[in-house]
Amino acid sequence: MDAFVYTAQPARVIFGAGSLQHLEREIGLLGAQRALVLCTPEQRATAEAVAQRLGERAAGIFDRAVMHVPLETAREAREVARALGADCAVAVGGGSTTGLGKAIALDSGLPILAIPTTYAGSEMTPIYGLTEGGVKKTGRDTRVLPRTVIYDPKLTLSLPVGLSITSAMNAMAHAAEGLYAVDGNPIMSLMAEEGIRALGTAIPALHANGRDIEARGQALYGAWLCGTVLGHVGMALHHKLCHTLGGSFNLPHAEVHTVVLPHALAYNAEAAPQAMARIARALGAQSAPAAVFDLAQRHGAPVALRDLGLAATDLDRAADIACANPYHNPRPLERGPLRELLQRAYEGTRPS
Ligand SMILES: NC(=O)C1=CN([C@@H]2O[C@H](COP(=O)(O)OP(=O)(O)OC[C@H]3O[C@@H](n4cnc5c(N)ncnc54)[C@H](O)[C@@H]3O)[C@@H](O)[C@H]2O)C=CC1
Ligand SMILES: O=C(O)/C=C\C(=O)CC(=O)O
Repeated sequence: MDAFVYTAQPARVIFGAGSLQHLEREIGLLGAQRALVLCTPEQRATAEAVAQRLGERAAGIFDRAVMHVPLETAREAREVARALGADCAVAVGGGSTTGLGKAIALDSGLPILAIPTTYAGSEMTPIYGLTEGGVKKTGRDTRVLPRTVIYDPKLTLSLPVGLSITSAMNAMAHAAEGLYAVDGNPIMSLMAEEGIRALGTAIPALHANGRDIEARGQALYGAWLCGTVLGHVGMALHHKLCHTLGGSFNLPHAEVHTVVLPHALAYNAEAAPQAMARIARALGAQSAPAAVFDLAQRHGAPVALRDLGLAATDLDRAADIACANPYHNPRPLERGPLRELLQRAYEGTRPS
């Protein structure tokens, strides 16, 4: 076995249908008295239910979380937390809401309790993102890692089926790239393979019935494992391409991950055969790129960048941006093959 370094990221996890009932106890265990509840405008009702459960421990609700954490929103939320005398933040929602909590913690050190309602996995990572003047920057800082995470599948029953599937593919992408990470290790690879297996089981079941609580539990379990992988090891070509497409062309986060993943895997397939074998095994298939493509297409998820609003004329610029700053990838980054990858993703061609 190759030598490796593994630094575990601390997180307390409370998992299970109905586990939201433990919220007040968990706030107490954090040593906090007054929690600011964070949410998107769309999830205000969920945040109100959370605040009600907290009773006197609820300092207030800040309901303006949006995708990619604009700096102005982060500043506003920090000011509200300070003015209300909050000594912790409860982020109930997807990656956008968790991201807002992280922006508050980065500045103030306020502990975060995350209650994820999508499968993005941000609650398990020390990665934060902030957008200023239309440019998103990401960084790593252990201060932003949520201290406690409550995974309650009941809170995901309302997640629309389409978003459930693309969000699950977003999670799967973390695990897939974790399997060929430059700083990967056997523990993360175990989690990655099991995460992909759980999501591969959950996606067809959720497509059949979004109110299947067992499938919701499998999906959230997979999201936890895959988010943990993202938090522990470095990502590569796939995440770089998605950040380029999301950030520079304003394409929707989970959908972009869904479309790009099979093509990024096909690009890396020959350079990372063991990773491909584990992804394929987790999905009960022969070929990892084709299995990932089929999983998306069979369950109604988008498979072509053109259907997400990208113009054919944007492909050259996307290839240039993706090559601009070198980063680790199992196969060297070459503009020609990358441009071809983007063309296939644009058209939605099944990887052979
Ligand atoms: N820092 C990190 O480690 C990570 C950060 N992210 C970031 O997270 C953001 C994307 O997060 P996502 O979770 O994909 O989307 P999101 O948090 O923006 O949620 C998408 C929409 O779904 C709604 N929603 C969420 N859960 C729901 C539920 N259970 N029922 C009904 N509606 C629900 C939200 O209110 C929102 O309108 C991006 O900015 C991305 O960069 C994503 C993954 C990891
Ligand atoms: O961009 C961020 O906020 C940080 C990481 C991610 O979004 C990971 C991903 O691409 O899903």
